[in-house]
Amino acid sequence: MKFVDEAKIRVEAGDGGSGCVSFRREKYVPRGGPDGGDGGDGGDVYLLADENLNTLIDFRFERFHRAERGENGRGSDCTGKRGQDLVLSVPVGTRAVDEDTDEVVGDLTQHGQKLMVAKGGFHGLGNTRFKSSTNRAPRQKTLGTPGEIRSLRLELMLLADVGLLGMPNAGKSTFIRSVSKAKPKVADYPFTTLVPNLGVVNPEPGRSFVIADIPGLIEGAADGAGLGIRFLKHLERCRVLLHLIDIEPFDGADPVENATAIIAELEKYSPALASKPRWLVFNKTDLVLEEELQEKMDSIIEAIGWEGEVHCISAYNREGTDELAKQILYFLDTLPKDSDEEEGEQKVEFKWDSYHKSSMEESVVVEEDFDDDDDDDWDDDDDYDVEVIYER
Ligand SMILES: Nc1nc2c(ncn2[C@@H]2O[C@H](COP(=O)(O)OP(=O)(O)OP(=O)(O)O)[C@@H](O)[C@H]2O)c(=O)[nH]1
Ligand SMILES: [Mg+2]
Repeated sequence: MKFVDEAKIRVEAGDGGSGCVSFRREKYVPRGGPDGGDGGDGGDVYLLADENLNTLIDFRFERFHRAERGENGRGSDCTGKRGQDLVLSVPVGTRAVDEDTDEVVGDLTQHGQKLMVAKGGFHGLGNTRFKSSTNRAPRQKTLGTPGEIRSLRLELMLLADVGLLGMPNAGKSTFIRSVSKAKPKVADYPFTTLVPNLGVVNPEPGRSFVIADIPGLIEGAADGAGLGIRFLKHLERCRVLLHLIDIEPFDGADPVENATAIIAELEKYSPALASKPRWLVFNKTDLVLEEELQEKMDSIIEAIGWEGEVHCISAYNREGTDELAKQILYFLDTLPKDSDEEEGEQKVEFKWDSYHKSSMEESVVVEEDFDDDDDDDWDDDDDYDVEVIYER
C-alpha cells in the first residue's frame, strides 16, 4: 500500500542583475573611460533534505518561493551583489517532479542532500567589458537573464512515525480524526476500519509527524482471527506504538483482558515490534466518573504489570489529545535518527545549464540615450556592432 504526501509549489530563481553603462567623470581626468560594472547573478533555489521534517504539510500553506534578484551593476566599476539563494527544507525521501514535463528533477534520500531546482539568472555585463581599441566609449551593456521558474510537485512516501494498536472499537480511528485531518470512518461496531489510514499530525507550526491507524486486533489475531495480523507489518517501521485501551467497553468486556490479549498477540507476532517504545493510552475517559478514573487506571496498570508511560484521553471529546500529540512530538525528537552516521551536504548535478544559454543570446542591449554630458568628440564613432561572446 502506498501513502504519498504531495505538495505543489512554484519556485522562482532570482533574475540576474543588469550591467551598467557609465563613464568615469572626474576633475582633471579628461576622457575618463567606461566604468559600468557587471550585475550580480540571481539567487538559485535549492531543496535541502532535513531529517527533522516528516511531512510536506508546510508547503500546502506556502506555495510560492522566490530567490533574490542579483543587483544591477553601478558606475565606478561596482559589480552588483549576487542574489541570495533560497533553500527550502524538505523531509528526507522527498522527490521533486517538474509539473509541466513530469520529469523527475531529483530524489533527496539523505539528510543534508541539496538539490538545485531553479537556477538563478546570469549577470549582465557593464560597458567596461565592451571596451576595445576601436571603441573606447562603448555604450553597450547586457541585461541579466531571467531566473528559472518552475512548477514542482513534491512527493513523499510516507512512513508512519506512530502506530496505533488496540482492540476493535477502542477508538483508534476517532483518535486519528481528532489529531489530524484524516477522516477514517468511525462507528460503534468492531472492524469499522478495514485498511490502514495515515494522518499527518501538526502539533506545532512547522513540525509534524505521521500516525497510522490500523484495523483492530483481537485475541488469536496472530493465528488469523479477525483481520489477523497482516496489517501489523505497517507498524514495523513506526518509531512509537500507542496502545489504545477502551476504559469502559460498552459490551462489558474487561479492559484488562483486552489489553493482555493485545500485548500477547504483539509478542507472538514479532518480538522486535513488541520491544518498540510503546505507550499505554486510556481512551473514553468521559465515560468514567472523574473520581473513579485514577483508581480504575491504576488497577488496570497493576493487573497487566505495566511499567511504561501512561496517558489518558477522550478521543471523542478531544480531551487530552492535543497534549498527547505534543508529547509524542517531543518524544520522537529524543529518538535516534536512522541516518546519524552518514551526514554531510551533497550537491546534486544540475541539468539545465543550456536553458540560460538560449536566453542569453537575446539579451544584448544598447543604451542609446545614455546621458553623456561630456560633449567632446574624442570618440564619437557610435560603433554598436560589438560582438559579445558571453562566457561565465
Ligand atoms: N464516549 C466516547 N466514545 C468514543 C470515544 N472514542 C471513540 N468512541 C466511540 O467508540 C466507537 C468506536 O470508535 P472507532 O474510532 O471506530 O474505533 P476503532 O478502534 O477505530 O475501531 P475499529 O476500526 O473497528 O478497529 C465509536 O462509536 C466512537 O464514537 C471517546 O473518547 N468517548
Ligand atoms: Mg477504526
